[in-house]
Amino acid sequence: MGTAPSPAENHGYHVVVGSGILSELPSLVGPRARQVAVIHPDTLPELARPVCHALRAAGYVVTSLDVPDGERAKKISVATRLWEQLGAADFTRTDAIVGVGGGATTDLAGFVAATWLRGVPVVLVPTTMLGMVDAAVGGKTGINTDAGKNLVGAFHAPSGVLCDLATLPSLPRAEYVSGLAEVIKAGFISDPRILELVEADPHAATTPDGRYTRTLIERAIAVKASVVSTDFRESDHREILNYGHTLGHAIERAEDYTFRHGYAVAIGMVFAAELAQLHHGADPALARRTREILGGVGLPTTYPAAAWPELLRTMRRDKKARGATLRFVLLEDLARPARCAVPDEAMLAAAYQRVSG
Ligand SMILES: NC(=O)c1ccc[n+]([C@@H]2O[C@H](COP(=O)([O-])OP(=O)(O)OC[C@H]3O[C@@H](n4cnc5c(N)ncnc54)[C@H](O)[C@@H]3O)[C@@H](O)[C@H]2O)c1
Ligand SMILES: O=C(O)C(=O)C[C@@H](O)[C@H](O)[C@H](O)COP(=O)(O)O
Ligand SMILES: [Zn+2]
Repeated sequence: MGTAPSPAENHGYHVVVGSGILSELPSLVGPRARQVAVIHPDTLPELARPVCHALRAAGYVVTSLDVPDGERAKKISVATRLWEQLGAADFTRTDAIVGVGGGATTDLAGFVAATWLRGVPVVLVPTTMLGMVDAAVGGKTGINTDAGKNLVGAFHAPSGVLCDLATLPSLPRAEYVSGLAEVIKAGFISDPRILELVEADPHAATTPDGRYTRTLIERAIAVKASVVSTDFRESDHREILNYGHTLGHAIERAEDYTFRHGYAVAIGMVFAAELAQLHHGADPALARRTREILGGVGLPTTYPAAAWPELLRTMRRDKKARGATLRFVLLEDLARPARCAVPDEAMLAAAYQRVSG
């Protein structure tokens, strides 16, 4: 793995990828800020400390704000507490938030940045595979509600994203693999070379010191950046990034947000591949390849049959639904995503049967 940072333009901000690159952080925060609030999970002080140190050394007044780990942070009660802390610190529009952690933490930090004073700058420092390749890039921020995943949020682009690959070795393997689901998603919707690199050595793909780790991360970021730069607010084309998420989010809600996002998206991609066959006769090889590549890196591909009625009810609140009609991202072929209305409940149930079977 190389050590030099490689900046890539994305919607007017830099996404810097490299190893041991924390010294780049102050330049992403910029000279306007006097105060910086570093939002991080209470379980990861060893990742937050060097971030705070680098910012203090650059002259910022730093407040370290810890939040519950993972998905438990994506709650209105946590956002409320952070708003109170920013108020107590007289945090102004020129001050900046830095979010350090996985996608759950960066989604929350981004949401608080989007809403405090109607928007303050935010720089994201993702420390999971999933955060680097997806969550920290693109400006979708949000929290969960009892009704569903990410149902409250805002579009708010970060001022910069710093992906320090040196943070990845401490990530538990299951979390690393969860991030691979979004990498593989990018492969199916846009960049089949990603699929070939994973298939070339599935085991190597599951470790941060794998031969193609950096390439996979950079290619997945490139897919995301390219889509987001044409449709930041998800008016149309951006929906393709939701491949596998319609069922995936419903599974996360059914599991009370204790099921890894990437695992749920993996099952959702199998469902989408089966639905594509039933809906417009997509090649069955697509579903086969989906199961094989996901299974090959250790991602789940099935979910219990009994869950269907509740999953269907939850999917009706998906952001892509329009009135009573569910809409899905389905592949016409590899790297040819289409956005499809599927009003036929029997077809949806038949596709799910193949997932639960
Ligand atoms: N905004 C977006 O565009 C977008 C895109 C994809 C996913 N997401 C969201 O991202 C979230 C999932 O993100 P995630 O998979 O990163 O999960 P996560 O944030 O819950 O992190 C997973 C676990 O890894 C731990 N962790 C993080 N970095 C670590 C490190 N370097 N070493 C050891 N442990 C570490 C965390 O503390 C946590 O326990 C979901 O809420 C999902 O909805 C958002
Ligand atoms: O950036 C996007 O757009 C995505 O859909 C990326 C997804 O991987 C991500 O999980 C996102 O948070 C889902 O957004 P939502 O709008 O369906 O809540
Ligand atoms: Zn996702």
